[in-house]
Amino acid sequence: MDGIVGRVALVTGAARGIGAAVCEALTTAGARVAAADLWTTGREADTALRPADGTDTTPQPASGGTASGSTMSGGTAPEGAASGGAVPYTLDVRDPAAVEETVAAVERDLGPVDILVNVAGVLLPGQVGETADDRWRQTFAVNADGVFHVSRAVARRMTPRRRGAIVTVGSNAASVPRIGMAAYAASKAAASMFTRCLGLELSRHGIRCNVVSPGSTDTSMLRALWEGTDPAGAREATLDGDPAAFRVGIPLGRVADPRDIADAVLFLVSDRARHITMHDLLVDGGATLRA
Ligand SMILES: NC(=O)C1=CN([C@@H]2O[C@H](COP(=O)(O)OP(=O)(O)OC[C@H]3O[C@@H](n4cnc5c(N)ncnc54)[C@H](O)[C@@H]3O)[C@@H](O)[C@H]2O)C=CC1
Ligand SMILES: O=C(O)c1cccc(O)c1O
Repeated sequence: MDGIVGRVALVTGAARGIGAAVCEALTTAGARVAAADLWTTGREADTALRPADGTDTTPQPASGGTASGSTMSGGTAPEGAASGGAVPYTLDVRDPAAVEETVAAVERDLGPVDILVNVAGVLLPGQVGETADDRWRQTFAVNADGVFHVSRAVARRMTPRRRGAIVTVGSNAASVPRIGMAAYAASKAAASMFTRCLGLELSRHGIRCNVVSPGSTDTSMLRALWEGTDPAGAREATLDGDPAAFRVGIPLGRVADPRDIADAVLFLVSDRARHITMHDLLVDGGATLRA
């Protein structure tokens, strides 16, 4: 695909779900992909990132054993540890120094990053009255600060090269109030506006920045929400207690597959979208616009 073949793409949150689908789509389209995720940083011990039931959902390398070659200092993991031929990098987007090191390592290993896709995100549901400070902070640390850290590190390098495209995966929750998702929705609104402002700053350098805002997408994040593993009743809040009613809320009649989101990302980072910047594209089966 134009603007993708032979280019280096950095994808965060790449281990599973939407991020893994984005890696797959980019690799298939001919990009060389750096797949950044927590993998096994040891940060999985951070209880703030665990679901409230204590289940550890931190992804492990899909194959190729441990990601021990991949460190916070930006080394790469063993070949084949990420799916689709992508090269895995262990990265916690909350850590600005680690982000700098990893972006430098990716450029050293693979070449100049021309495509950045910010996918890493967490959903720590709960109504406002029950939201502890730490859950608010962790939500923003990943969903807002993380997007800032990685975009800044990449944008600084793209700017003198006058070439590149950035897409941030937001959420349709950023534009429609949701019970039990205030911190998450606010963090996604922040990430979206940040990305669009960056797009304005970088437009004179020929660099485009857009947002893809999915609705319900079949990943472990959504399943955790539906399984009601949080104490705050997010399942009921989200689904109104009736999964059928929830589907009625999606005019196209189904929850998205991660590939539905990846295709929109692929378009926006390709040259097909050469005159599109600062856009926030809903990919939610019409859910947000049904009213
Ligand atoms: N699944 C859904 O219905 C929707 C998801 N989204 C967004 O799409 C993105 C991907 O979500 P899913 O694939 O559904 O979730 P997921 O939970 O399956 O995947 C998220 C990935 O981000 C990684 N991650 C989390 N914290 C990180 C950190 N500090 N540093 C690096 N990586 C980190 C996780 O390890 C995981 O691999 C998220 O930003 C999410 O908010 C948006 C709308 C709907
Ligand atoms: O719309 C949703 O169901 C949803 C679920 C989890 C995370 C999100 O961002 C969502 O938009």
